[in-house]
Amino acid sequence: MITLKNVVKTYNHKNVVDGISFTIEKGELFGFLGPNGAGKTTTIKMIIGLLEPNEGEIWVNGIDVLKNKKLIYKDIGVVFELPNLYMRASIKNNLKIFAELYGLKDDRINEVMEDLQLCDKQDVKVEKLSKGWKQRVLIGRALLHKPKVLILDEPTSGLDPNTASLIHQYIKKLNEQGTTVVLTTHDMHEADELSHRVGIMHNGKLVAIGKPTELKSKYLKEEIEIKYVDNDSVVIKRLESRATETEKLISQLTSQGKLISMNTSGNSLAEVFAVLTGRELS
Ligand SMILES: Nc1ncnc2c1ncn2[C@@H]1O[C@H](COP(=O)(O)OP(=O)(O)OP(=O)(O)O)[C@@H](O)[C@H]1O
Repeated sequence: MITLKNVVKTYNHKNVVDGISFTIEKGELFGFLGPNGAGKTTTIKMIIGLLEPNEGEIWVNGIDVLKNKKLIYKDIGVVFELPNLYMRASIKNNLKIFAELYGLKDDRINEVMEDLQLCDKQDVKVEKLSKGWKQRVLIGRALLHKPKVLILDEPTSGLDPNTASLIHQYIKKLNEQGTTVVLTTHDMHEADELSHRVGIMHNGKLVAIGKPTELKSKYLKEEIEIKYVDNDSVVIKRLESRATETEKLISQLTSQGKLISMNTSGNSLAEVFAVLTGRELS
């Protein structure tokens, strides 16, 4: 559905996207994970033809984006982080302006407003809405023409947990109904929870790509941190989870009443990122 081959984007002699190649399959929910400045937004902008790469090829739905960017717009819906809505117009009118561009009827506007729970405030001016409501209007607008691919740049950044969860559920539902979804995020929980596969970006490079579970089992050793009392002092040890020695020690400490706590690690994408780059994902 989307293929990048050796794509490079250079700003001020620096490759901010540095020769990345990958394919996103039809029907996938793909998460682009990486810290600020990793190159995620630049990559997305090249996929939708907003920026031209210095090198490489990009194909969307069999179309060469560099040669035919206009042809891809009917297939793609995009939601960027910065809201570019008509602030003085109502929710409904914002959707109407776009619906008219695509030659769509009011029925479709109502359908989208219902799906995204926007009906209650449909006549309220966008400038009066919270960030979460604005984000839902943006998603609704991107979906009016029923695109085959929905691309979202940091869809829940800065939103409260309830709105973030509503948007997550909606993204999942949409994907289950057949829409290919690509999202960028620096939130590893979001990437882990939503994505079938993730691509991890760091300094313009794609440092890993795969299913979250595959990446965790490839790069992480499951460890357990135990805290226990030994000769009146507290000891903290990190041990390999499934090792026989570890199990023996835990059962010994438990029977002696010395074990204070146990915490497993080795199961988050943030740890995969740290192993791959030697940095925290912040
Ligand atoms: N127009 C531009 N001119 C110069 N440098 C740019 C430009 N746009 C982006 N960059 C640089 O390219 C790098 C990648 O930026 P990009 O926005 O793609 O990162 P990102 O992973 O999406 O991070 P964020 O979540 O902060 O947007 C950054 O170092 C950024 O400063």
